[in-house]
Amino acid sequence: MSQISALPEEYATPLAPYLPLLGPHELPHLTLTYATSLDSAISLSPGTQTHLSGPISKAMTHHLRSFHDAILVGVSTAVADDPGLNCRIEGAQSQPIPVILDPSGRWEITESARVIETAKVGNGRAPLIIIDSKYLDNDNVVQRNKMLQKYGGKYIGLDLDEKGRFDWRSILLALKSLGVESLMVEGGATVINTLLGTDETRQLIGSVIVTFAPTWLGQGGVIVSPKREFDDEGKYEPPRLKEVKWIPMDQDVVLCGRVTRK
Ligand SMILES: NC(=O)C1=CN([C@@H]2O[C@H](COP(=O)(O)OP(=O)(O)OC[C@H]3O[C@@H](n4cnc5c(N)ncnc54)[C@H](O)[C@@H]3O)[C@@H](O)[C@H]2O)C=CC1
Ligand SMILES: Nc1nc(O)c(N)c(N[C@@H]2O[C@H](COP(=O)(O)O)[C@@H](O)[C@H]2O)n1
Repeated sequence: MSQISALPEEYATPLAPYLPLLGPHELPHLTLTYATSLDSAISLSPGTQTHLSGPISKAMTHHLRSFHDAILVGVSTAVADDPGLNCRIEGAQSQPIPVILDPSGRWEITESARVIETAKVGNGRAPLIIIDSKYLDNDNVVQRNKMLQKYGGKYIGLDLDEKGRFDWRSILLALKSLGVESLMVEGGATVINTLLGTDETRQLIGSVIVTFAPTWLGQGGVIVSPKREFDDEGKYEPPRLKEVKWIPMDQDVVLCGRVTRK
């Protein structure tokens, strides 16, 4: 995996107010960050990885990774991208822990997964994989857990809520109990849409940092667009960012903001 140059000061300075504040806090600081096309697509189709960020906004993502204790993605991203989820800036002082939401143990992670390869050579950390507690005793999961533990990773069991999902607060509390004070949520769309889907979950977001790439991916792409949450009177109040800043990064533009509270 090639190294990435440090983010130049002219871009790092305006980004600084959106970085996690030093804790401890009740819950880890959650940064929601991803790269999107102009038609709100984060990849061309489910199961494919699409490079949207240019060199500077990519360096920005790695700069963010260097300020977070952990990076979270959904299992479909792990399967589609086989991501490294490490910080590849030369001389990085610390590495974030990859966290994967994999309720049914779908990811058949092996020693040759990129997250494990990076952990083996000390350029990254082995993942924490969050699974429905009922699968913790499954033979395949037990075997994979042994392999993960060799490199410092493991499966964590959590119970699903009535919608068949992990509750975001429980995810944050579980990570906090393992010493995680800051979490970057990178995607994919299902993860982002559920996090943005209700006022309650939006309250958990400390900052939003989105890279806009100057392209349209067209119909059939994987789209960020949360479900509307209607109030008791059937009204929908679209969530909006405050403290907004747009930072041009070569051909891309990076939007920073915080979610407004009702
Ligand atoms: N451009 C960008 O910045 C990024 C693009 N991607 C792209 O996104 C695509 C994948 O996105 P999606 O298909 O939407 O999948 P996803 O990566 O969001 O994973 C979805 C799966 O994660 C699990 N999951 C998500 N939220 C959960 C919750 N709260 N509780 C329990 N389980 C949960 C479920 O098993 C769900 O089916 C890939 O093509 C990937 O390349 C992914 C990350 C960033
Ligand atoms: N910031 C950003 N820009 C893009 O163009 C992307 N495709 C992504 N994808 C996310 O980054 C992960 C890949 O990480 P590694 O380079 O393998 O460490 C991928 O899984 C998505 O979470 N992000």
